Amino acid sequence: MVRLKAPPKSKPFRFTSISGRRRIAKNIRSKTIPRQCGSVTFNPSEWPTNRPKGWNGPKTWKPSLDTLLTTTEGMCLLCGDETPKPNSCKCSLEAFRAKEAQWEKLFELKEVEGMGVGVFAKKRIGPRTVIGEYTGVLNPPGHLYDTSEVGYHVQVPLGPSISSKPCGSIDATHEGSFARFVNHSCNAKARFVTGRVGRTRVTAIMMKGNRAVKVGEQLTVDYGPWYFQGGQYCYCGYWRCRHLDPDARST
Ligand SMILES: C[S@@+](CC[C@H](N)C(=O)[O-])C[C@H]1O[C@@H](n2cnc3c(N)ncnc32)[C@H](O)[C@@H]1O
Repeated sequence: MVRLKAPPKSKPFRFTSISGRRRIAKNIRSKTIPRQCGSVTFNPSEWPTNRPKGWNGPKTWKPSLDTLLTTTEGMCLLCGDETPKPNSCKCSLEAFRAKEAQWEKLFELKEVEGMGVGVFAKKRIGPRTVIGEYTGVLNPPGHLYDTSEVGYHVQVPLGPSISSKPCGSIDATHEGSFARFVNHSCNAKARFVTGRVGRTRVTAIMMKGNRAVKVGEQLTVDYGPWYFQGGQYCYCGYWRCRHLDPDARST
């Protein structure tokens, strides 16, 4: 018979305190202190001088957040507009981000045994709720990440088409929003989405259509099949966990 360890325990965590920041540094093992950032940032000097293969944006290649992330495709994460040519959607990114800046009304950060810091609901979060934008530094296609660091990067399509190659990646290792603390579960209730707000592409975490998170419950996403391939194990506690630590079960 297979018996699983008790699900990980959690204790309150204060994001803003100095000691809390030290604890984050310890948890992510990269010895860096993540900075809170409310938008995607960008260092043009890190980008290739030639257009990336498959680029479908402006002919004159001059990387800027505007040319890389302008799109009219996908669902608006503020008003829910999903029409293919959403000329009518006038939603503003500033309004979306101002709403998000209030995240602490709905969520809190707590330490979870074996996972570092996690995001917990203070109020019930219903199906299809947009949890928060995934922010950090936008890196070019093919950017090599240090595999000894914990993975905080999420792929994002570049150019006007949402299904286009190439993809860049948003890296939240050193700076990011609270969404960077959302842990993985093999039975996650939320997922990563690529949408837009007005005409700007936004990568975010959103509740799945039929699932809700109860007060006090941890919010999780599925990191995908490859995340735990590098020798890390998953401590989500789900009975059908796909990346179980062999030591976490006894016979
Ligand atoms: C995007 S970060 C999530 C926030 C992280 N817990 C922290 O404290 O900064 C991903 C890292 O969190 C930890 N993690 C997330 N989900 C986990 C899980 N189900 N089991 C074990 N570790 C997990 C791993 O160290 C992973 O590399």
